[in-house]
Amino acid sequence: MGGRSRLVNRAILRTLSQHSSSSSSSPSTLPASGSGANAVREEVKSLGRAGGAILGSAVDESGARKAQWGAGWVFAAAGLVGMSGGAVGSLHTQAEEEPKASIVPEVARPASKPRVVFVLGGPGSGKGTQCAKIVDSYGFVHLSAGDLLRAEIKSGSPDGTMIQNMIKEGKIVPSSVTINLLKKAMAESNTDKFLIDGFPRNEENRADFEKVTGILPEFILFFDCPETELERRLLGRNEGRVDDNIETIRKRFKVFIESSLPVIDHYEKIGKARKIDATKSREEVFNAIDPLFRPFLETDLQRATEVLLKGIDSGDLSTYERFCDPGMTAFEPEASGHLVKGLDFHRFYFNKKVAGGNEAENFRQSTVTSPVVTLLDSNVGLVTYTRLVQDRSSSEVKAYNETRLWQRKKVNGQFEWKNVHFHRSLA
Ligand SMILES: Nc1ncnc2c1ncn2[C@@H]1O[C@H](COP(=O)(O)OP(=O)(O)O)[C@@H](O)[C@H]1O
Ligand SMILES: O=c1ccn([C@@H]2O[C@H](COP(=O)(O)OP(=O)(O)O)[C@@H](O)[C@H]2O)c(=O)[nH]1
Repeated sequence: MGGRSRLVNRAILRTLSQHSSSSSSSPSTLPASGSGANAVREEVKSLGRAGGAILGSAVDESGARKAQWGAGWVFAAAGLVGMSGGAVGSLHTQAEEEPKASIVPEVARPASKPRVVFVLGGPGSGKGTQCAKIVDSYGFVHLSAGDLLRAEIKSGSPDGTMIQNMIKEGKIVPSSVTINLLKKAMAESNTDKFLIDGFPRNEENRADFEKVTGILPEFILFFDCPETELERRLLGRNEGRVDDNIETIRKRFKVFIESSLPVIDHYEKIGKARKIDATKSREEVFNAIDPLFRPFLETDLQRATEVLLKGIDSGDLSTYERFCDPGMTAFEPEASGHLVKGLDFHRFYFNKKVAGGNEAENFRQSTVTSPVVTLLDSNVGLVTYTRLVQDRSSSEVKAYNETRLWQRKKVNGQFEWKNVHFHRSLA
C-alpha cells in the first residue's frame, strides 16, 4: 500500500514540477523530480489545503484552473481495472529518485468511496438554501439530517415520538438514529457526491459517523451568521416547523454554541473548514461557495476519461457511446487528415474487433502519461495526455498525443460529461 502511494506521489510531484517550471511546456517532456522537489512538495500540500478535493489542482499564470492527474495510469482490456476502480498498483512509472513526502493524492481513491461535504452553521444560516443551489450546479445529492429525521417521524417509526420530542426541545437526536438514516439514504442513492446538511451537530455525531462509515469529509462549509440575523430568518421561515418559535430557537442557539461549534473547531484545526460569511445575499453566498466545488468536476472529468479509454481498450462500444456525444468531431490518424463527425467512423473499429473474436489477440492496454485536466468553465473541460498503446497482436508500442474536449450536459436530470471533440496524433 505504502509502495503504491509512493509511486503516485512521485508522479504527482513530477507533474507539478513540470507545471510549476513552465506553464507552457509540452506535457510529454517531464523533468525528473529532484532539486525543486521540496518546493513542489510544499505546493502539493498547500494545494491540498486550499482545494479540498483534488490535490493536483492548480491555477496557472493565465488564471486558468488546471487539475493534474497524479500519474500515468494503465488499464488493459483483459481485466485490469483502471484508476477509477482503485488499481493504483498498476501505475506505470519511470525509475527515479524516491521522494520522502507521504502525500496520498485523493485522485487515487476508488471511485466508489463517497465524497462528502458537511454543511454546518447555526439554525437559519442558509444551509438548505445553498445546498439546493449546489445540487443544481454540481450534481450532488443533498441529505439534510433534519429532513431525514422529520421524515422518520412522519413514517410512523418506533423512534418517531422520541425524535419529535428532541426536535421540539432543540436537542440532538442520538447519533445511532441519525447515522442509520444517513447511511440508508446514501446507499439508496446512485451517486458518490453528498452534501450532508446540519450534521454532525456534536462531537459524538462526528466521531461515530467516521467510525461507522469510514468517511472523512472532503471539507466542511461553515455558514457564519450572527444570532440576530438567524432569529430574524427563522421567525420568517414560515415552513410550519414545530421548532421555529422563539422559545425553541433560543434553545437551538445554545445547543449550537455548546455542541456544534466544537465540531467546526475540530475541522478548522485539521484544515478542512471553509468559513463563509452567511450574512450576505443568497447570490453572494453562492459566489463564495462556487469555486470550492470546481475540483469535484475536475475529478469527475478525469474519471469519465479513464472509463472512456478503458472502454476503447476493451472494445466496449456501449461505454464508448455513453461517453461520446452523437455529434462528436475528431481528427485522428485513421481519418487521414480529415475531420470526421458522428460515431459511425469509430464504431467500425469496435465492430471489427468483435468480428476478430480472439481475446488474446485483441488484448490491448493503454498507459496514460502526463495527463492534464483544464476546466474552462463548469460545463466545459479539456483533457490532454500522451497514451501508450500496447497490443498483443504487434510488438510495436504506439504513442499518441490526445486532446479531448468535454461538455457537461443534463441527461434525464443527471449531469453527464460527453466527449464532443478529440484530436489524436502519433507522438
Ligand atoms: N442569504 C440569505 N439572506 C436572507 N435570507 C436567507 C438567506 N439564505 C436563506 N435565507 C432564508 O432564511 C431562512 C432560513 O434558511 P434555510 O436555508 O432554511 O436555513 P438552514 O437550512 O440553515 O436552517 C429561509 O426562509 C431562507 O429563505
Ligand atoms: O443531525 C441532526 C440534525 C438535526 N437534528 C434535530 O433536528 C432539528 C432541526 O435541524 P435542521 O438541521 O433541520 O434545522 P436547523 O436547526 O439547522 O434550522 C435540530 O434542532 C435537532 O433537534 C438532530 O438531532 N441531529
